Amino acid sequence: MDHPTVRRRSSSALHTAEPWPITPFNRLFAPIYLLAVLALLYRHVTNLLLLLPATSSPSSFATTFALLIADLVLAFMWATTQVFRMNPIRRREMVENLNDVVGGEESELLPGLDVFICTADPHKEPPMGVVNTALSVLAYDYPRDRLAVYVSDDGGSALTLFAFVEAAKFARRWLPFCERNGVVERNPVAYFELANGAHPVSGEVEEIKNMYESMKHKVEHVVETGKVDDQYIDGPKEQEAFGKWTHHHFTKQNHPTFIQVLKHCTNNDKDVDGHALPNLIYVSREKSTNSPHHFKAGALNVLLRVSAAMTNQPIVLTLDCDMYSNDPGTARRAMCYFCDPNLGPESSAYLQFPQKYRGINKNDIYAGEYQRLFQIQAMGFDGLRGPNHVGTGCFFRRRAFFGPPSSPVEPELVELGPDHVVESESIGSDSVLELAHKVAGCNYENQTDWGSKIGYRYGSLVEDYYTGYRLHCEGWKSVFCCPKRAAFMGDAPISLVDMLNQQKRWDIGLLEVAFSKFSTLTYGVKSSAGFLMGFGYCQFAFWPSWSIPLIVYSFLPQLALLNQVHVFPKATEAWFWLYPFLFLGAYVQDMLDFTIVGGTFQRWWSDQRIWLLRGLTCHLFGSIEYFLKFLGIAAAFNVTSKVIDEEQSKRYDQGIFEFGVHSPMFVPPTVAALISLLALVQGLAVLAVRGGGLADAPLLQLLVAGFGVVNGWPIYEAVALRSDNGRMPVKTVVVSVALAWACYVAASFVFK
Ligand SMILES: O=c1ccn([C@@H]2O[C@H](COP(=O)(O)OP(=O)(O)O[C@H]3O[C@H](CO)[C@@H](O)[C@H](O)[C@H]3O)[C@@H](O)[C@H]2O)c(=O)[nH]1
Ligand SMILES: [Mn+2]
Repeated sequence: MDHPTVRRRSSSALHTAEPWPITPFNRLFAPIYLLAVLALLYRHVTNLLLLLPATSSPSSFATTFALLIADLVLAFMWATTQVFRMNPIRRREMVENLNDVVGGEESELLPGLDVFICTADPHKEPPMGVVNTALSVLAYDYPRDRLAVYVSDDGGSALTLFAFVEAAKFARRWLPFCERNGVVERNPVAYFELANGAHPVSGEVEEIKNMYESMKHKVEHVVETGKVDDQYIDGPKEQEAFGKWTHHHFTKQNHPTFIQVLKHCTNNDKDVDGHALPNLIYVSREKSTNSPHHFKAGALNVLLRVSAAMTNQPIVLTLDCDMYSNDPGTARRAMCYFCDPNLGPESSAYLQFPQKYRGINKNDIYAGEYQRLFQIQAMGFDGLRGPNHVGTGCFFRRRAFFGPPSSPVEPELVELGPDHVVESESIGSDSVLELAHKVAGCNYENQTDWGSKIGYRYGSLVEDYYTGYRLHCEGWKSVFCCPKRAAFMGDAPISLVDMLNQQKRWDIGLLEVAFSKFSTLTYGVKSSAGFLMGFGYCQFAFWPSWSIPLIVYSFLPQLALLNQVHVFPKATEAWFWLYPFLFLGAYVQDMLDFTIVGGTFQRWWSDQRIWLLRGLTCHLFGSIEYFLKFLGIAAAFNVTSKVIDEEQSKRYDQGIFEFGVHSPMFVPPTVAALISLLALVQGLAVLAVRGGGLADAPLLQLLVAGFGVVNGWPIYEAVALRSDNGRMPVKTVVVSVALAWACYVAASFVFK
């Protein structure tokens, strides 16, 4: 087992790493807690053995068995969590020292950067949002001749292309404007929001804002009407481009490759001040209903190849269409690692920034911040071999996509290799365009290593997690970079069902990894990533398994309580104390983790509530769907909507849960909430009538039911106390009441 070492200060002055102050406490607490876990499991096993004789009732055997399984899963998840607590670190970059290492601002030593932005559907991902993301990175503080932005449009939509044609024109003004005025918000919308409030609006700001508004108006009009009007088409070049959509039978699922060089740095594409602009290239890969396209992983692999043909820069930044740059200095910050002469290339295959979101409500009711995933666990992994990849806001060494650090895998065409040098003048040349079209074809990958040994890896709906994991298994390391000012900002779903569907997709993807031949449990722990990393990766791969203990604890103690059956030790028994210790130990430690990285108590509370909710919703449904998929019923990548509904958004800002339309996923938590309430009320009533004090009462069961009720509060409100459009739909309520009743009746037979 490789033991993590505490690195206090890296050898170079470009960055430092500090250990986490509470680590000694966490390391001490782990063995103590482990003893308690073992004691609990011991108790279950001995109880089970006592129940084996044929005379005992099958229901108590089943109850003990269910509790054993639930606690085994909890124990496994707890153990994987310890990986993240062993050696978390926090890094800091000294960007001001970068010039000393690589030379001045426009230094030849700064490596080139290819940025990839993915979009898939102009109706779920408004083109203006994609454009703003692109503008925010085009305007990076980085040598423009070493910056190229590639947009992958899996929607194959003229509407998105139109938005980019307009954006390319706007960029000629926007880039010099930002530079001249030292603008930090280089996403125009973010900038105008700030400019409106803060400073008196100058004439120049007014002017650029009008330009922006007119672009926005045109683009939104085009999106609304669904076609690019002739009045908007400017010149024969555009005519030809948009003509493609009418001439070929162009549909989202079936169309030829379409690549458009919108800005070409070394060509005559200059900004209004006469300076060259970065390259901007629109790519819509070939699609055919007859060949798999591997969703986002496929799109990114196409971009890896198309960009190899055109610019082939050594560093690649991947962004989702909604993740805009919030800090123009980020590219240079990233170079503090990539340009560090003391850090071998294998130590920084990729540099992951956390996902941060704007517009999250005060208490983050849907736990959309993912503090644990994007922050706590990332820092935990960072002290081992580096954070997992989360899909967006990540700088890669292009080389990392081409095999292990010590044994590169050559692509089928030399031109696609990470070391191949391309002439920047030739981007738009016939030969380059021909190659780019060829490698974007939908059958190009047949009989190649793409998706298996090269590029983003196929086989999981969470291509990000899977690819980062495979790179670690190959022996690469990664770096977590978490500056004070968020480097990127994106949109989090503000409707409950969107959020649950998003996570259901993740659940399916994670199970695809868990049960593949590269499973974290069998392959990961033995790979070059090392045991600790492999085991830590299990926490994600088996994420859906939280649903097992959460379902058991949401129903079993409550249903038993309704039948006056005790399933936990009484307050007079010594075993009783194990439960509060295990519960509080885990909860308090979790709360500490959460608040130390800057979360508030209320946000932590929401986070644990959503954790409970996930167990009864997406984890459950995701697992079912995964097994259906296993049987041959395909699961697709359903893109999360980034469109915002006014009324919904208002409720979200007030911290009110959004149910609104019936979803089967709302049923189990509603049933659980009803049963907990019933159990608590009945349990307290029995206690009051019988008297006799707490010593003999099913105290733990009452506490579990009470905990369910406290956490179920938003559900009771949505069922009974609200009248707005986001309340629980009548259909869901009726189905849930019927099911709760059925559970009650069934339990009274079982516990007889
Ligand atoms: O066939 C597809 C499907 C999706 N996308 C793009 O993939 C990105 C992520 O899709 P989204 O619907 O926003 O998914 P999220 O669940 O919000 O994204 C998280 O989870 C994904 C894996 O499921 C990762 O790819 C993302 O980076 C990560 O932010 C978006 O830019 C899409 O345009 C494609 O390019 N092609
Ligand atoms: Mn997203």
